[in-house]
Amino acid sequence: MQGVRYDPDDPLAAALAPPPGESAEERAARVRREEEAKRVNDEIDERLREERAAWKRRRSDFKLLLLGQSESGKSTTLKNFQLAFAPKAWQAERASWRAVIQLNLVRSINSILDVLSQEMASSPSTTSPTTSPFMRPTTSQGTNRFDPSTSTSPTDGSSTSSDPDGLQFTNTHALLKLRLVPLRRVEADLKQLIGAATDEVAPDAFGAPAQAADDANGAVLYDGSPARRRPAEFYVRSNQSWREALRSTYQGLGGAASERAAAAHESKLEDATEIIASCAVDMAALWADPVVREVLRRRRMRLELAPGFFLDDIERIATRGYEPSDQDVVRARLRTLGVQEHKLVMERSGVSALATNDVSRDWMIYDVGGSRTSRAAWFPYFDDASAILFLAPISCFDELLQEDRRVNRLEDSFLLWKAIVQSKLLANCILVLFLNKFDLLDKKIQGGVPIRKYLPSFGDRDNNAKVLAHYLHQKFRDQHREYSPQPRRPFYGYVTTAIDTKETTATLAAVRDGILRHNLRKADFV
Ligand SMILES: Nc1nc2c(ncn2[C@@H]2O[C@H](COP(=O)(O)OP(=O)(O)OP(=O)(O)O)[C@@H](O)[C@H]2O)c(=O)[nH]1
Ligand SMILES: [Mg+2]
Repeated sequence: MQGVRYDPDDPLAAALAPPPGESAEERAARVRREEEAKRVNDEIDERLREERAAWKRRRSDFKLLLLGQSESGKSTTLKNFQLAFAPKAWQAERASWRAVIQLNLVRSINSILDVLSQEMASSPSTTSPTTSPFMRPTTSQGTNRFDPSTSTSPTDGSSTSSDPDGLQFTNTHALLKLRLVPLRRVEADLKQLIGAATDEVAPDAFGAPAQAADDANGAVLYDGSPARRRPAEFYVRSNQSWREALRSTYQGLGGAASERAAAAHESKLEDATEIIASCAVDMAALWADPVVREVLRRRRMRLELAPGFFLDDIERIATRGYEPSDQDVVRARLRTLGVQEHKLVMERSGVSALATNDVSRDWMIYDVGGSRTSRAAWFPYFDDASAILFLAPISCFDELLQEDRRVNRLEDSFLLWKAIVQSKLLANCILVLFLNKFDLLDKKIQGGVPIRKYLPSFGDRDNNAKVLAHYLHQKFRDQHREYSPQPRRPFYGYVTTAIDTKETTATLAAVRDGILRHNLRKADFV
């Protein structure tokens, strides 16, 4: 601003002052940047104002908030709601998940290639021409299946058995790396296609993990050391737009105005599908390769426990005519950013006999981003919520938060739950708790992870997933009893596996009926 005097002793003024000795062009560029930043800011403010106004307008609707830490299964539960109660709408949406599933798969492969390259670069090359048996086309079923019992051995007994510490890379690995290079572009294209209708947000926006820390047993997907840190995830900002964009491409619903854009989209999607299909055999070979498995084991990259894991399904997914199944869609991973509003219009088969009016038939469901930095965005939605479905992933009792490597994930869930049950704003909300990811918990404990080591209060109880689930259920329920401002508030707790759609449908029907029954009782009192 011209004419404004800056007091050099005032630190705020000094921070805001233009850089000394700024040229006319530099000044013009700075002003342009500032104007652009202001425009973006105003847009965000406007969007927040609109979101809040929409929330207020919906005062009379039934509003369900899905809460819980990141990767707890909120979006997966939302998909289950759609699948259970709005199956036609779900069918229409299913195809649009294909690109997300392809992206999940390609990202897993590219992250394997990254670590493979690093290892190969730092290892004295052993270019034995012996080709791996896994280079044969993997057309027969099951050749790329992961058998944990074989993954700990560097090879399947051939060249490296005499050298247990060394990794024997061969021409096969170099060749695989080379042949899979096109997947880099596919990843970029798919990201752009999925993100095209929205904004891609740099992972840094969520704050890099604060400190390296060791999870002690490697049960965490990747440990905390910078070299092994989990690759950044792909985020798209909010709402349906990406799905709408992809769906109209798949279904040719682009309309005249966007026909050309839709055609360009379609051809990019087809290119991506084509390249993925042509890389199927090499992807399967990479995933089945014993040396690669050993690299992953040493780096504690347990991809099979990570969200969006499709490496065991390459044969089925990496094809030209691939269409996602319901299972695929609930297993797909796309991180939520901000608060997403979904109107669930229960279709005939999904309507409960207890639903007496439109309000009980149409639910507004709010799916939120669960990472720590996203949580401030939850609060404006609290004052008018009808019910909260809180997800606590119990399989992560031995893991650390991605966004703060000093905090145990189960402890984070406990603290979050406590804050929610204590909240006066939520005193009249029905609380539903899902102790989720039971399947992963069972797998982990069967693999020998000692519960007591991470949860000393578990004591001498059996090292068993069911016992732990029961124990945690009691702990969460006790917190509700102890801290709830409304002692008689209903509380429903379930142990769930949200990727098991059949079981989850039954649970959600019970949840819905419990909520409706409670609402009917409340109406009787009035
Ligand atoms: N094995 C297993 N995977 C699950 C379960 N529930 C969810 N997942 C997977 O875990 C991943 C994360 O689930 P999301 O529903 O995206 O998690 P979220 O709570 O929405 O996470 P944010 O959007 O980051 O807040 C997805 O790939 C799901 O398929 C479960 O019970 N078992
Ligand atoms: Mg989500």
